[in-house]
Amino acid sequence: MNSQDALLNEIHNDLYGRSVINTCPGNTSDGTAAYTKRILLTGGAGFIGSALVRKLVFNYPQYFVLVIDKLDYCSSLNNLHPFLPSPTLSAQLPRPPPPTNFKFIHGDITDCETVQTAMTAYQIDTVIHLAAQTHVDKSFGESIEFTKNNVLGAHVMLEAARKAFSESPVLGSENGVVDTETKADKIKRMESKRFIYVSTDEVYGEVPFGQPDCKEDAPLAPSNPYSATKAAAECMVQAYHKSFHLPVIITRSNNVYGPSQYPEKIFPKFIMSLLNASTATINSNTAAMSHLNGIDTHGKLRADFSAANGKSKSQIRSQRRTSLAGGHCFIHGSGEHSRTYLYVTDVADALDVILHRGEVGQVYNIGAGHEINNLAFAKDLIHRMVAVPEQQQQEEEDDAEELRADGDRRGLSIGQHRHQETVRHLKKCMTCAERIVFVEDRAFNDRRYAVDATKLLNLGWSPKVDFEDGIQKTIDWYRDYGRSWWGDIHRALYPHSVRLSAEYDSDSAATSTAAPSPLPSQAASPLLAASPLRPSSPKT
Ligand SMILES: O=c1ccn([C@@H]2O[C@H](COP(=O)(O)OP(=O)(O)O[C@H]3O[C@H](CO)[C@@H](O)[C@H](O)[C@H]3O)[C@@H](O)[C@H]2O)c(=O)[nH]1
Repeated sequence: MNSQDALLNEIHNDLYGRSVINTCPGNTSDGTAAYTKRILLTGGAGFIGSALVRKLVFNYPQYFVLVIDKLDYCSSLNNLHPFLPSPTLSAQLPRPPPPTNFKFIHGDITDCETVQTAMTAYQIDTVIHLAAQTHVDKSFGESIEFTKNNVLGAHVMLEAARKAFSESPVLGSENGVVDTETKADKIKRMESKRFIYVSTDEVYGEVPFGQPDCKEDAPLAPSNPYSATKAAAECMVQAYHKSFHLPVIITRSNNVYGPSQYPEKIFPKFIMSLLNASTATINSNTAAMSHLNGIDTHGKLRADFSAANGKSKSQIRSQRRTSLAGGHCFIHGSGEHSRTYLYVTDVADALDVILHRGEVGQVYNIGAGHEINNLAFAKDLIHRMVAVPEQQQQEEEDDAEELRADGDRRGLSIGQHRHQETVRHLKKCMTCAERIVFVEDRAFNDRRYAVDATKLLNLGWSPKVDFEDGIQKTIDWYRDYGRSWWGDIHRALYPHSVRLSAEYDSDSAATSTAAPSPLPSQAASPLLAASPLRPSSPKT
């Protein structure tokens, strides 16, 4: 399937494979009154948010979905392309009109005015709050940003919801405007609203093997700045429930994977890195590649590396650039840390179930995925994506040897050439072990997380996508779109993506030029270039 066909296919079919049909009821004069729910979803241009938006907009045409997203580095309007008018695309491709039960606002959740105005204007009765800084690695270096986005951001959302949900319909009287509702009436009316806060299993802290899975009433013990901000926001959510009767629900999910996740997280990062392997210039033989293990903590070369191997600085830099450009999986620490993965549509399903059947005041774990340690995961991906199995290598060598012998017997040089070519090719194929590079661990790396999701299973949710299927779908998606969805992602692929990017880049401007294929900027992305909603400069 060529890329235009793939795009057309995706416009007509959402991730669930259903046709995109615009069946929403007609708007009334206030724009939203005909809808039975008016949902504000923050972070809707992000990975999980956009999967949930697709689900809600297409499955519930009777609901209105308003997305607020600041379009940070890890989100993309491409995630919302079935909903946005796109002049270039519609000129080129037949496509159904964008659904009318959807609206996008480019805005920041820490901006009280934007949030409050949007909630009032669209008479929001349900908030699903996903917008957050989510990358643990980044939180060690930019923790204040995390507090602003995740704690202040959640507080702004709660306060806006409190006001919007509790405000009475204003009634006229002879003396002016009066609020006739009693406090009890207000509380009762509030009951039909929802504020769903999407948190993480990381708030429980690490759960070593042998310890029981965390139930929802386990104490919170976050161990990195990111999870601390999520736990802090949860406290504020609980406080608004107790103090103001805000009808809140909290969810705590496992690690999530699937198409369109920004490649700073291990799953898409390793996939993109290995996809780059096929085009990276592997300019060394097997023995030289093993020197990549000379890349040390932070990806910096060990001081003794040059002397020990008698290489020039430029040779060393070139090796390091080759490694950063692609073809390797950087393992933090020993790689024994494990994570449990859930496919993104299963998480969207879980949030759907919680929205409709979840009980106010409750916390729900979203879990029961596939657990794997980081090293085993890297090896699995390498075998699926790039490794030439030893047996195949041997067979190729045997075939080449046969050709040579045959050529020699017949006095032809062709067999000799083929043999040399094959040997050259096989030398370039790194083994699985050579593709794995151990780097310094995170400042603190939770060994594993484990949640008990019985409460959610009892609501009727169960995951549908098994790991085998999910991993293949994900690899296929990154093969088709990974290089163009966000623009330049080369920094995301560094061993510690944000913290040390300055260090990598300052060493040699060539680091980025060593990227194996030209990675277009966001503006060059066909969908973004076409969208009138693309911001001139993303807010931070
Ligand atoms: O190049 C890399 C990148 C990551 N890792 C390791 O891979 C594991 C997973 O890391 P990552 O993909 O960044 O996810 P987590 O730190 O587990 O956090 C994710 O999963 C949480 C749910 O558990 C969510 O709350 C977070 O937002 C989300 O980033 C960790 O042990 C990392 O140290 C590596 O070894 N090498």
